Amino acid sequence: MMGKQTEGGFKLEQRHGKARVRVARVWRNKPDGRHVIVEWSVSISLLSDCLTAYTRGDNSDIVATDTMKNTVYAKAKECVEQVSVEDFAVLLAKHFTSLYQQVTCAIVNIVEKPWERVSVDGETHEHGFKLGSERHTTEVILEKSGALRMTSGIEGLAVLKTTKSGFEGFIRDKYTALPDTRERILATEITASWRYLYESIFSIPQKPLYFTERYLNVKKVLTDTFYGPPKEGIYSPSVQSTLYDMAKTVLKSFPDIAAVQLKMPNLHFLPVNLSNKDGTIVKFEDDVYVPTDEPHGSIQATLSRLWSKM
Ligand SMILES: O=c1[nH]c(=O)c2[nH]c(=O)[nH]c2[nH]1
Repeated sequence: MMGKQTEGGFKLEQRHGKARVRVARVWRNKPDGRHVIVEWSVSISLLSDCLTAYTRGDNSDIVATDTMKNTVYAKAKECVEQVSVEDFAVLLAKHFTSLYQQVTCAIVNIVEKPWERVSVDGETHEHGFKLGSERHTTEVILEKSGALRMTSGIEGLAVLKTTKSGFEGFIRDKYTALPDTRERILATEITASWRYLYESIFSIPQKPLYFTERYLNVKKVLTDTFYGPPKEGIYSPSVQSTLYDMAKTVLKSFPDIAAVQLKMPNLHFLPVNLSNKDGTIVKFEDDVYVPTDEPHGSIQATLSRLWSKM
């Protein structure tokens, strides 16, 4: 998305902003004495009427990217109560689109670092945290009119199952070497993003931490569907089929999600078979694998409700 302006027979598309502003916010005001910390990497892009900055070196319509950075810290300070990463992105976008006459649209992307509360001897710690793995992301695009596009997501969610996965019946030609199988390891690193139905700043749920809870629930639906029930699991005939089940379950479970995109690289675990001229050294019996991440299958799809646009 770019701001468009024309001059002298040319069309200029431009945006400017500050990328990767890192900020951490601690809340120490919880009644149970427990501290909360979030660590965010915030990227801001503004679409604004500042054509003369490009054409004449006149910066009088420019919001300095340094000011954008400072605004992140100032707004974090103003959040006296804990906020979700989505609410923080909305609050920043609102600030930029309402304060500056020149700014027509704000795009805010945030990645949250997964600091997780630790447990010591089975008891959750009041102020001790360790770094987890998958990251919560959000993108908020807010126009001056209040028109909104809000997306949340997960990055780096690595999952694996040791059985109940196969791949067979695919096209065979003279270059095909892969045998059909009903027994393999299925491993992937999920990148997910889902777009919320809220299309105006005025229709966002006001319940505190609503989007944090949604994030946790979507993550649970994705992983539960990938694994299947704890004892019997669920058979996966392909990454494509499992991806579709995961996306469909998200849309069926959460009415305020309009569309979901999943990227699921197929991180192959290759059977080990070794032999020399005297015979077999290692014969694969669903036990020893070479884990790989290059090359990997690359499978992605977006599933939307029919009446939605993503
Ligand atoms: O689940 C899979 N989908 C594919 O499209 C594919 N292609 C392949 O070689 N192995 C697999 N596995």
